[in-house]
Amino acid sequence: MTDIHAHKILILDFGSQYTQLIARRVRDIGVYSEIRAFDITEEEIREYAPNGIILAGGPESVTELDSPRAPQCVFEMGLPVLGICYGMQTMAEQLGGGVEGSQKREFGYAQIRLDGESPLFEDIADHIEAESGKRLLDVWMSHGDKVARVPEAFSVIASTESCPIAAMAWEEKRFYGVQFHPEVTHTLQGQRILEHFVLGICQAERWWTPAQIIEDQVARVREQVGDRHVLLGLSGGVDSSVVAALLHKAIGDQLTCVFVDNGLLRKDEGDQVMKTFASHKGVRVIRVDAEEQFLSRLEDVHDPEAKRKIIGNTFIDVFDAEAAKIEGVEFLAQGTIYPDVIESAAAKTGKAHVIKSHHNVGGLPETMKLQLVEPLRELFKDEVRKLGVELGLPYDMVYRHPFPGPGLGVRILGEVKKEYADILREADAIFIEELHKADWYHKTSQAFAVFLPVKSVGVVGDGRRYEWVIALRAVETIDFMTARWAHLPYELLETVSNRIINELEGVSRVTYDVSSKPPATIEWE
Ligand SMILES: Nc1ncnc2c1ncn2[C@@H]1O[C@H](COP(=O)(O)OP(=O)(O)OP(=O)(O)O)[C@@H](O)[C@H]1O
Ligand SMILES: O=c1[nH]c(=O)c2[nH+]cn([C@@H]3O[C@H](COP(=O)(O)O)[C@@H](O)[C@H]3O)c2[nH]1
Ligand SMILES: NC(=O)CC[C@H](N)C(=O)O
Ligand SMILES: [Mg+2]
Repeated sequence: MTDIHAHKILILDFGSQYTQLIARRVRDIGVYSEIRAFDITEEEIREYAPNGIILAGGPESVTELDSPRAPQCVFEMGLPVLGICYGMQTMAEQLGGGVEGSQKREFGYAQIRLDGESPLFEDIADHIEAESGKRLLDVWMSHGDKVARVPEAFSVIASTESCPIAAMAWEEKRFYGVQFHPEVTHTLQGQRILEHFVLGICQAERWWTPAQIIEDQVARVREQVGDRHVLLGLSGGVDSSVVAALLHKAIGDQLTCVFVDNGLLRKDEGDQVMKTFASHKGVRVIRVDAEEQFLSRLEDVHDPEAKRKIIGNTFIDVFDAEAAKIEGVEFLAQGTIYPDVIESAAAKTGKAHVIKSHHNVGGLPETMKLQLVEPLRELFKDEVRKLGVELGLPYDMVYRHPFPGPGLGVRILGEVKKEYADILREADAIFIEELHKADWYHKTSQAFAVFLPVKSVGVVGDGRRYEWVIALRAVETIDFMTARWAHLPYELLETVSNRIINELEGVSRVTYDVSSKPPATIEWE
């Protein structure tokens, strides 16, 4: 019997925005999967040794001359192959079928009728068609081209009125193609279809669970690090916190964390980080109080990008100075996660899609000549969170909203002053507290207060008040690339507004931000 930890699926990327989603779905099934560019070599595939291959979707058209193809060896290795959308189209084309372009795009909901008894659709049905007794599935489509002729030996296993070849199969070879997208939740039975492919057809076994990932990573880190020492910048964010907990489990007190308090953190954040790690987990954390240093360098600086640069550089200076005080450190740990890896690879090869700019603390490894330890490199954010919970980190820490590296520095418009940061911290804490109370915190993806250095008149207790303005921002989003402002209940906004104005002397007015992204960004700066 082969080691089930070797069981994995290879996903070839043709530039679709859903490729990551396929990898996540496969991992949710409990089987490890990786995304590689479509022009991977045969040698690389053999080295990766997958149980099966998924050809993902893509924006291009196989009817065009230079459009991407799967390496022909994919169809000659005896491995099961599932082509999704573009993947199906290129499979059809490469194996001798035909693909047709069309002016009309089919986008959205469709109902496919299943033909025959393919294991891909075993025991799956959303409805039964009255006249024919055939099984129907609700699926989601997004294509212009379609397979017009299946390659010899293939049969059509699903169809719709507008797309007569909605799925095809060559059962003996275990080759499958689906025109719809099983990876999106709008395809109701999508996860089961992927399960049939991964578990049934590829015969991969489930093993990729949080506990297993931790066990494997602990072993890997121990092997890499031996009895040497590791340094970690701990921000209190999800990624570095999970790295801290994982490394602590792996190498105990060979780990030293440095937490930099830059004076731009949320209320009580520093104390919380120290409490969680120092007492609760027994992790060694050095807290550096650098508020003075950060705020003095930010004096008189108004431009958002200039502020970001100063904060980033100051961070590196402080971190560097602290690191120099710790003897015998040979490794620097980082909370790099899989989307960072995919996106920077995509940025390098120029092959794909949306690229999110990264806000990582650059430059540290080079200047300090440390080797990197990156135990989360293969994980998606939702997997990192599950790991955090499994490692015993508090749920509230693991599922909290993201917080930008420059912190309150980009939530105080224009010049940053301690006075402003102190007011903003209190206002933000009130907002977050009320969101929790009203059970709205986890229904929003990110929520925070913004300090507007504008004075406005108000009347409090018969007296005139001429003070600052606080804006509240709450958004719903999946990927933070686009976002919708959260439709918070008026009563909740009212409570928050009343509390902020009554409890904080420096504020005379509260507004709610009703801009979506795009065109507005999530942060105000
Ligand atoms: N205040 C801080 N003190 C110490 N290290 C920090 C601090 N802020 C950031 N870092 C380090 O820099 C890395 C990148 O920070 P950034 O906030 O941009 O990343 P992130 O992906 O949000 O990670 P995290 O969820 O850990 O915050 C963090 O993972 C952490 O190692
Ligand atoms: O670490 C960070 N450093 C930054 O400079 C930065 N700017 C924005 N963000 C976060 O990125 C997401 C998208 O934000 P925007 O719509 O404002 O670009 C949101 O989650 C923002 O909080 C940052 N994170
Ligand atoms: N989503 C896709 O993979 C689309 C494939 C191809 N570009 C089409 O329009 O048909
Ligand atoms: Mg962070």
